Amino acid sequence: MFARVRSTIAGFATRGRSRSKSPKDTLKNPPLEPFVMAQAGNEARPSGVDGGRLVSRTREVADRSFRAFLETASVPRVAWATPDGLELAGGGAAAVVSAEGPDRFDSLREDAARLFETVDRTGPPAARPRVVGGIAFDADHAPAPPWEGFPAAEFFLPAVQLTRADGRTWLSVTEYGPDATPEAVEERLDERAESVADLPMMSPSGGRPGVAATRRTTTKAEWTAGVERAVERIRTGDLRKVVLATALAADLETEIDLPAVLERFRRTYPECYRFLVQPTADAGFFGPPPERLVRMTGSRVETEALAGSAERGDTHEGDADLAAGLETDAKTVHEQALVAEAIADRLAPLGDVTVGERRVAKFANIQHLRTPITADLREETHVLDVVEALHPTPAVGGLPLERAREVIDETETFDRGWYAAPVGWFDAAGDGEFAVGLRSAVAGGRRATLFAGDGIVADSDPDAEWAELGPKFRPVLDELER
Ligand SMILES: C=C(O[C@@H]1C=C(C(=O)O)C=C[C@H]1O)C(=O)O
Repeated sequence: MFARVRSTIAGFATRGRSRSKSPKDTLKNPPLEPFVMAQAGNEARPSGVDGGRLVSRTREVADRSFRAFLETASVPRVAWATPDGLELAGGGAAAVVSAEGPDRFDSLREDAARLFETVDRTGPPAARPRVVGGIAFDADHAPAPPWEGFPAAEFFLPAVQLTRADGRTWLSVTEYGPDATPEAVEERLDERAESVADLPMMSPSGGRPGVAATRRTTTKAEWTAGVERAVERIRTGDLRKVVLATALAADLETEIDLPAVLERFRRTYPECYRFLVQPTADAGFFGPPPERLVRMTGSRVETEALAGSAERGDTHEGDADLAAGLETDAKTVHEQALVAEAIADRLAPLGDVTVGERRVAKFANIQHLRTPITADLREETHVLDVVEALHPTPAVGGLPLERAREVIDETETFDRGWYAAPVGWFDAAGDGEFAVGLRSAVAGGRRATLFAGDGIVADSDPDAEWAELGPKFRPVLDELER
């Protein structure tokens, strides 16, 4: 069990280290220059919370380009945007909460409780302190290429953050530690406000890096064999559904500019989440996923069963035909119903569940079947409890979960890392919102690895399922290709 080791967020008071080299000094005035390699990795950021005060100061500012802000922010960098208009961009870390192993959720909750024990803040609820990050698909995930720098779970409390909501923009500066004082944080906020005022209001979204070469990690023959084996298992009875995924490695012609990619997603996928989690200068995980895992506000949980895919039509009629096909295709309806049922079952122990009406949800290049599901929780619950109960839903794992995991492990030829896993934020109240990390990639420098998967049920056809992967790579691939 590794959870304890990495998850004890030891705050800034790094015992046994000389003051001048402590992370606090490095972070006291995080530079607003483009991030530099020396800022990357654990050296330049606090690695724990073991007591201290969280002090956060916020002021309203004139709106600024989030791309420009992110370009100048130091790593770790995070960005989070929702279809209903909340946008966050953060640079540097006032604190890092991370965990590994089977107890990673317990460990995160304990550290979160410590981190948020004493909060001294100003500003509107939209700009309240939140930690932003994600969790790997598997609890035993260990960082290896292309996932260097991504532990099994990691969340950052941004040192400097821009928040946009309801047509207003706020700048926040946050410190965590035994020595954090309102005066020092105010002072830093003054400095930051000046640098942010110098940023442009809009910045052109920049060029795409260009793709020199791509490689599928799974050949068509391997895919076909994998799907056939899964279908066989489903027909012989110990498995009902499994989601099999593939990865696409791309060599880029020039270095990828992650803030520019996010800025373009803002225009191309406004109806999706848009996120970036970039622990180090080397690589970031990002994408515009359509799927909500959970939104929790007080005792209310909102989630959804999203599954079954069709492309968008070129004409209104063609599009409607494709949607009608989704709604009447027995295989797709069954596949999506399994997801809705399992989500409702997993929420039932936590509260009173309401399953809404199934509809077709349309996104820029794809449509899915979606059933909204809500729950009113009976007891005080942290959003991480709900994440733990739901992840992985059968939209990205399978049913029964343990069988599906075995099949995924036996079949997939790449490391899912943070793909298809929870990505989002939580706050001092235990509220939060998480998307499922789909339509996503991990990328840095001239390398990108994209991910896409499909739900396999008894009558799945390997060729049709292979074809369904294409549109799921598109959102990111379109931002890489010139
Ligand atoms: C697994 C992915 O998507 C999931 C699988 C779907 C399907 O099987 O049709 C549809 C939506 C998502 O729940 C992905 O985008 O990689």
